Amino acid sequence: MTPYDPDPSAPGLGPGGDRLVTAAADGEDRAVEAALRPKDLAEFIGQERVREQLSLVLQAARQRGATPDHVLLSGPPGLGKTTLSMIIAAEMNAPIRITSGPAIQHAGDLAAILSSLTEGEVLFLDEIHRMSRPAEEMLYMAMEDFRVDVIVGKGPGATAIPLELPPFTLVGATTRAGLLPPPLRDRFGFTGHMEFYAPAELERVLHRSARLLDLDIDPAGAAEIAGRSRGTPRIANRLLRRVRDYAQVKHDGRITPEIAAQALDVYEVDGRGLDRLDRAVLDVLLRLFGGGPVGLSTLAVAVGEESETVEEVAEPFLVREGLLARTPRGRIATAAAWQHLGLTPPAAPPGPRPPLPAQQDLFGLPGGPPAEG
Ligand SMILES: Nc1ncnc2c1ncn2[C@@H]1O[C@H](COP(=O)(O)OP(=O)(O)OP(=O)(O)O)[C@@H](O)[C@H]1O
Repeated sequence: MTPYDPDPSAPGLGPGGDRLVTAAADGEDRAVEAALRPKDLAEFIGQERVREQLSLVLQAARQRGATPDHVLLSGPPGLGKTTLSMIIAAEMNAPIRITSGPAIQHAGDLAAILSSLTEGEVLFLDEIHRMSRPAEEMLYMAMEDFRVDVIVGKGPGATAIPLELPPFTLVGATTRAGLLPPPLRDRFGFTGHMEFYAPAELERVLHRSARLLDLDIDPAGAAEIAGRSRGTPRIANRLLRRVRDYAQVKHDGRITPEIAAQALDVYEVDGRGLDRLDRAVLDVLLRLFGGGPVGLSTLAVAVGEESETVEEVAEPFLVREGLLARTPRGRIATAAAWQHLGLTPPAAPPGPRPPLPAQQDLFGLPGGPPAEG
């Protein structure tokens, strides 16, 4: 048996989407989020720098009676990019159209959206880095000249019919600003980089959400949930809902720090926001491999998961928390990882450190391990 026995029915577990601590939105999130979104910049918590810069951009546009410059919002999921795009529209008293890069596979899809925009409308394009190339090229001209060329017909007989567009504001959101081609990036007049939230900011998010959901929460109860929310309002709001269920079923509904901790222990989200998969990766790395270095695929096999799941789902947060390091020789646990799991690192042997085993020794393959991320 592997030390980590994946059980998809366990609460809070499941590679990727159905984890309680994933920053991606699930169906329940979407249903509740509409009610929890701040409606204007003053209500939007944290992200001081982006808020101040954006406020200037919007205020100046209002004073000029013009449409604001195109805005690019970059940062990890669940930090409030969609919320901010709606706030931009609300602050400009303009309608908003919401779509996403993967939904625009053909230039024609984009032409249809662009040609139906009204003057001043905000077009929110989530995951803009995932748009198809032809659509992206059409967007360049639309952003710069408020014009698109609609191609009619095929082959040598095809003609481009220019179509004037009303001025609009594109708000692009991306988790991977580095993947945007420079010509696209350069066409945004303002780029806001969203950062993870500090615990005190998440506490404010939680108090606000508790008020809107009519929940009774202690300041220390909010602090307990904030500490486990991985710097992400979406996760904070989701954990709040699970703690609410527990407080309601097992107690009188009031959220104290003890009740929050008990509830999140049931859902296997620990004091630092690690869930079962995160802890399994660390546990295997420490107990089985003495803290590493160990190759990604060996680690993944020992955990009983796909390499991609370990690399893309568990590792980013472990690296961010300073619990795991990715090195050319493999994954290494840090001193903080030993401490977090309450384990003692093996004592270093006296004298110079013996050379670490070559990667292929760990795999028994002459070619060595698959490429490390
Ligand atoms: N600054 C904030 N203050 C209060 N609530 C916030 C804030 N930022 C985000 N939230 C809440 O977090 C949830 C997720 O926010 P949002 O959908 O805007 O994130 P996102 O960055 O667009 O995520 P994705 O990239 O997955 O689309 C919403 O319910 C929103 O109300």
